[in-house]
Amino acid sequence: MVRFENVGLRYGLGPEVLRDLSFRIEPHSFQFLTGPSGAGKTSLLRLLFLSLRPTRGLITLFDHDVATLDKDALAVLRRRIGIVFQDFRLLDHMSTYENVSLPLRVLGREEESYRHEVEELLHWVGLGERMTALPPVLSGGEKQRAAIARAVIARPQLLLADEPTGNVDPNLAKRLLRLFIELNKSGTSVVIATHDIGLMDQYDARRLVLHEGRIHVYD
Ligand SMILES: Nc1ncnc2c1ncn2[C@@H]1O[C@H](COP(=O)(O)OP(=O)(O)OP(=O)(O)O)[C@@H](O)[C@H]1O
Repeated sequence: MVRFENVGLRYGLGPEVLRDLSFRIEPHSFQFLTGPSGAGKTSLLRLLFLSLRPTRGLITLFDHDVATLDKDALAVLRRRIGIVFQDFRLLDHMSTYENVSLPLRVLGREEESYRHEVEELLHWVGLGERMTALPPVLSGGEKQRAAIARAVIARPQLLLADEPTGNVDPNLAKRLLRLFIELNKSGTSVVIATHDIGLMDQYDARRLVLHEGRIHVYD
């Protein structure tokens, strides 16, 4: 599904922040991406989401060499990916319900076919009472759960999440982890970037560990 071969990344004229990354993400797989602050987790997720291009090496995503794709082709591939950004990136003028429905609307689905699904998911993540609220009035944890619901609603082939439990209490973190595990069981490959050792200890999964720009894989 994803293949990195000798991938390197630098910002501008700075040092390489990611070096010689070679690894694969298989279909239906689950992995945590971890490493100290500044190790490059967000940068690696941005490479996976095609919002950054590597400065060297080869990235293959869904059987396409990403270097050969134009902007439109990248946008089409991105629809197969769900992402939870560290800063949420909800649309402030749309309600929680509308934000979460957006990926389904982009896919051309009619509201009557998805309304129940969206409401059910919002209840599951504890936002049943906040469906009509606009993001600026949500708490950090509520925004995070809305961002997670938006990322998973269309059952993407690849789910990327950057510190998805950073703003919630341990019980809620457990519940959100269960959501990612269920999604994985229904076929999605999941990559969760986290510092949270307590979270990783709850699920026996592959770990991709970034250290000084290099990746170490623990299957
Ligand atoms: N837009 C940018 N321009 C220049 N340098 C950047 C940029 N984004 C990140 N970096 C640098 O790249 C390195 C990796 O940053 P990144 O945010 O990917 O790490 P991280 O592991 O996600 O960190 P954290 O856990 O603190 O979120 C850091 O040294 C950071 O300063």
